[in-house]
Amino acid sequence: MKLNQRGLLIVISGPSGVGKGTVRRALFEMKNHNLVYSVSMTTRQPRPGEVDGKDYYFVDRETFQKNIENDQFLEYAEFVGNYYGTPKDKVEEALDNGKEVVLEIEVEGALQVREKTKDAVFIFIAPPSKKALYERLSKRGTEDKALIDKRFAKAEKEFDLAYKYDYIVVNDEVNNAADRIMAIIRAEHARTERTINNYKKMLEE
Ligand SMILES: Nc1ncnc2c1ncn2[C@@H]1O[C@H](COP(=O)(O)OP(=O)(O)OP(=O)(O)O)[C@@H](O)[C@H]1O
Ligand SMILES: Nc1nc2c(ncn2[C@@H]2O[C@H](COP(=O)(O)O)[C@@H](O)[C@H]2O)c(=O)[nH]1
Repeated sequence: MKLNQRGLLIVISGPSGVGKGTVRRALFEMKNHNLVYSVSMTTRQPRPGEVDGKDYYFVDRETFQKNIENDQFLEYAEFVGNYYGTPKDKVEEALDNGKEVVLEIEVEGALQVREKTKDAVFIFIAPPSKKALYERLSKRGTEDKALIDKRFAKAEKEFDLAYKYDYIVVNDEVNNAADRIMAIIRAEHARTERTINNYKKMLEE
């Protein structure tokens, strides 16, 4: 009997503006990793500099709706007026190829994945304070005040769900947060490998 070592699914989430994207980019710049980023689909308009197929697949609502009807998403959610979803096929393919797949998604979607998937690690990125979160959202300069306030109000509810995650990492400093996440990924990987090796050994006895 051959046991394939499937890759690990890593779900990084947390409130808007906490620095998920910034920390994820720092993570991917590290050496010797086996990570693949899952590009989401969204109905949001691209921000200046965002590239279709790299940052998101930018689609209209009708296309997104068709993807829902065709069961194309691992999870999806509405977030402050737009839809966001994780295309299922690409994630499955990468996991089957032994890759460690990173989803960077909001809390409602993360909890949908939690319901569906056994072998995944859930990391909640938290800000050092609520004040810092508001400042980061404002300083990014990608939303007007009304939208910043909506995202911040949503964050208040998301904090209440942080206990459902396996780990909470405070993004005080980007490289520190990325280091902590890499340590979690390596530890989880080693744990999974041990479990499979123990099982193989048991089969041989
Ligand atoms: N540790 C940090 N200290 C100070 N500023 C930070 C830190 N991490 C990220 N930032 C800044 O905070 C802003 C928000 O970061 P980023 O866009 O990565 O957040 P996000 O969680 O991905 O947001 P969203 O969920 O809305 O996409 C950016 O301007 C970024 O440069
Ligand atoms: N449930 C999902 N949430 C997603 C996905 N891709 C991104 N996101 C999250 O949405 C908010 C807003 O994103 P922004 O780019 O408009 O700032 C943020 O928390 C993202 O992490 C997804 O596929 N599913």
